[in-house]
Amino acid sequence: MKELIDAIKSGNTSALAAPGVKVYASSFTQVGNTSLLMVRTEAGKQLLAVGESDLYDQLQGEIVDGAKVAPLSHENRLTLNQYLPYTAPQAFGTQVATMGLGDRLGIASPGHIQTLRGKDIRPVLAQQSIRELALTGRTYEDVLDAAAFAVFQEGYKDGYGADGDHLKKEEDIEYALRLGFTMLTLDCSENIDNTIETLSAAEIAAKYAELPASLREHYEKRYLDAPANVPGAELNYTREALQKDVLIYDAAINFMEAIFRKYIVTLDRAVDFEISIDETATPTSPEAHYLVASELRDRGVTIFSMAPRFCGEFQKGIDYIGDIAQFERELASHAAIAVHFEYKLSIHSGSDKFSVFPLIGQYTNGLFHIKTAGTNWLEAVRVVAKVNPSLYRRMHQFALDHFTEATAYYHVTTDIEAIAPLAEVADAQLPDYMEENNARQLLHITYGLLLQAKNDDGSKVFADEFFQTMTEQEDTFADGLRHHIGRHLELLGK
Ligand SMILES: O=C(O)[C@@H](O)[C@H](O)[C@H](O)C(=O)CO
Repeated sequence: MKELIDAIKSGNTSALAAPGVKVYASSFTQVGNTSLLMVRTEAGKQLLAVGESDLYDQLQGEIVDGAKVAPLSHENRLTLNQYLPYTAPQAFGTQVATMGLGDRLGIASPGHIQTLRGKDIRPVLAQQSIRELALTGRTYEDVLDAAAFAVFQEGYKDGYGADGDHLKKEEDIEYALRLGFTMLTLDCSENIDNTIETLSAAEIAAKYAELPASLREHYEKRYLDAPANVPGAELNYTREALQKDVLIYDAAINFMEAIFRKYIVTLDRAVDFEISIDETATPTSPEAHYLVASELRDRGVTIFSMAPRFCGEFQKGIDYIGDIAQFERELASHAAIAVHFEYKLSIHSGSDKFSVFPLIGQYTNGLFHIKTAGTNWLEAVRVVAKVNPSLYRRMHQFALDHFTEATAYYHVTTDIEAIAPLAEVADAQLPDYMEENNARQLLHITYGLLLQAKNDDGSKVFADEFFQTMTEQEDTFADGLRHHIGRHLELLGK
């Protein structure tokens, strides 16, 4: 490290290097009298601070050869945020395309930044759902720390977001907002009454008739007496369809308004408020989307984005499943409704929906929010399959043994029997599993079980070897993300 420190002290910072030290040159910055740099030694990634200042004094670390070497700790991340504002998350609003890049491992953001840098889209790097935190054993502090240090490492100054994703409970909303998350994805799936879809028209009419007359009159006046007029959207409400949608969505709309009034309006900072009605059994018709959007506007609720449950299947980690012609017809209306009510359409799960990305880019005019997460985990699994076949085989077999348990968390239609038996696949062909939908979903939804698996003595079955492999293959992983997420962006027209 001494060579590095001496070079910085002498101002010779054009080619910073030192034996046994990986230097992240893009991180180099000056804060007053202090030069700051991210390096990696055998002890892992660290901040190197040279030259005394308030920042230097505030960083927690040890003095080495007259400089300070500081770990990537939560406290040191907060110090970076204080002195380097670009390392803190921001809200983006509705006038720029954004991409959720969920990183369940805390190591994917550098590759994401390298992929998006310079493009007409901004990254929401710190995006995790409570479900993902529970399955990985991480906290929102961990998620934000990892994203902020990645931004510092890459010297990325165009801004990034932090999304408390698929939040259903007020305590989780308070948790994310308290930490400074700049996007809130409100998951309304538990307030949507899917049972209505199972009722007959007569049962729906009878249930609807039990609603307060004032409520029925409100909806009938707004959606039957005054047909919707949204340029570009095909909207035709029948009495029966309206009755069904009121029964399905009325409670969810009240929930959206309540959370907006209690948590968003009261904030002294901008937060991108996303409404998620995608993780539900009921596909969101354009008419239902319009009803929810119109009610929100009528109640003064302003949103950043809306995630409808599109027709067909947007399953995790694989391409779109369904009638693309119908998807296009409805997408045109969904996109027109979003434009009409001045928010962005949000695409969940946006991972790997290659066959419909061009349509999404076209109908949203390139102004969308697309949310990915599992596909980034699968790119790490692909790296393991390439460089550590033994580890991959053990992970794959463990996933097969625990697949049923994982289906409690994610809706997939995986055909396990269609997956090529491990014994019949040579090491060199193991990465091909990441090209096959059933294997992709097998590894996708078992991520938590794999990362948290413990031996009888409490040691991790896979995690330590997995993260050591990923550390050694840091550049390979970033290359894989640039290729795979780059393909997403290219097809989206970015
Ligand atoms: O796995 C999760 O809980 C999230 O990544 C969720 O799937 C996310 O909202 C998404 O749709 C990413 O594609």
